[in-house]
Amino acid sequence: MRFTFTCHATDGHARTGVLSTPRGDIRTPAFMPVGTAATVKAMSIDQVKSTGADILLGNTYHLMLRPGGERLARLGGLHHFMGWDKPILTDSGGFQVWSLAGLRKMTEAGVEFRSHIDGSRHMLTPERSIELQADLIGSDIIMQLDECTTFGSSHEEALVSLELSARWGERSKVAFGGTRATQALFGIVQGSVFPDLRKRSADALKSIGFDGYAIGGLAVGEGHQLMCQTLDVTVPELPMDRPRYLMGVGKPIDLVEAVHRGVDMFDCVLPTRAGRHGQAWTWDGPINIRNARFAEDPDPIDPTSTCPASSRPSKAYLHHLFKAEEILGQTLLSWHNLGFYQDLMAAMRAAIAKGQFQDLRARLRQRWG
Ligand SMILES: CNc1nc2c(CC[C@H]3O[C@@H](OC)[C@H](OC)[C@@H]3O)c3nc(N)[nH]c(=O)c3cc2[nH]1
Repeated sequence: MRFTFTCHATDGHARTGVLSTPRGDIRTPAFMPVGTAATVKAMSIDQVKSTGADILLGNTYHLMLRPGGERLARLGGLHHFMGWDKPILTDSGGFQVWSLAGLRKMTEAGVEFRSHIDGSRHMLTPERSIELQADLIGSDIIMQLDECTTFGSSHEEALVSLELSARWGERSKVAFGGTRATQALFGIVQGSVFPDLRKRSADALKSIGFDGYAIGGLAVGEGHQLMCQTLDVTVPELPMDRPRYLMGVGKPIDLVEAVHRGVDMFDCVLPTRAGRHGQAWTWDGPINIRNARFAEDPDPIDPTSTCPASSRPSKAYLHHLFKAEEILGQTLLSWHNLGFYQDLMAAMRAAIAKGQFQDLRARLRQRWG
């Protein structure tokens, strides 16, 4: 059975539904924990599962360098390797080449770079990225290779960049082989913050035809307002019957505002990265557990939560773990934050289903400011 995306309810532009895949259903709006190098940092796969995540992210750039695509295939692919039997979405690697690799050379063919790990030379083309994701890593949802247009690019630079990504999108689809029974290919819309270029990019990708459409080139320094304004002009250009994935987003308020505008899928390193640094998200906003005011706070972060990391350890204990630089502190706060993000998505799905999303949105905007 192929991928089917079904909307169960809408509330304004917000919608809730299910993306059914051969490896399991993804309830949307969905938050996808980031498992860049075959692990959601500091967490066991059972802890990740316990938060309610339906799908994880992997990253082609990291995995092609270590353990290597061919080695991963010899070991049975990413699902078997990391013990996750639900869906996995992999990013195509272009973004990380620009944010991590050294000595990059960009050509029409693809991007040549040196590994940030050992300086070895690599070439990433649309065709190689598809081979890595679909055949070697074995991911369920595959992203085209694209160029993430840097924020602050001129209109002309953004146009050149989106046209390259569109040509790479065409080549990605050809390499993917049109459509596949058990895997899906998503295109990535660029165009920076220019409404006309966002439409142009969306039109180009729709004419190629993808199983889903990611909105790239955001959460790259443009700020919340400009991200929302860009979503206002981009989401309406995307097909209603296909999932929309906003890459790299975001803070809880970003998720609420993007769901309000019709986005279905999200990924962000924030809940795990901020968790490792002592920041815990709560319904009343973020707290930093290292703050002295928690040194003798006997209460857990959220006694009503189903997540053990939220309902059991006292804030004093978590404070102690961070002060003592104990690894367990990083695990517990990452676990708590992912649980919070999943609870936020579940609350939004339920509110949309009941036609009460605007009430929830108003309450959260008032609390989170
Ligand atoms: C943070 N803001 C942001 N991230 C972004 C990512 C990476 C997300 C990926 O990067 C890794 O985390 C840093 C994760 O890899 C598993 C994630 O999937 C993007 N990826 C592509 N292909 N194209 C984009 O236009 C793009 C834009 C982004 N904006």
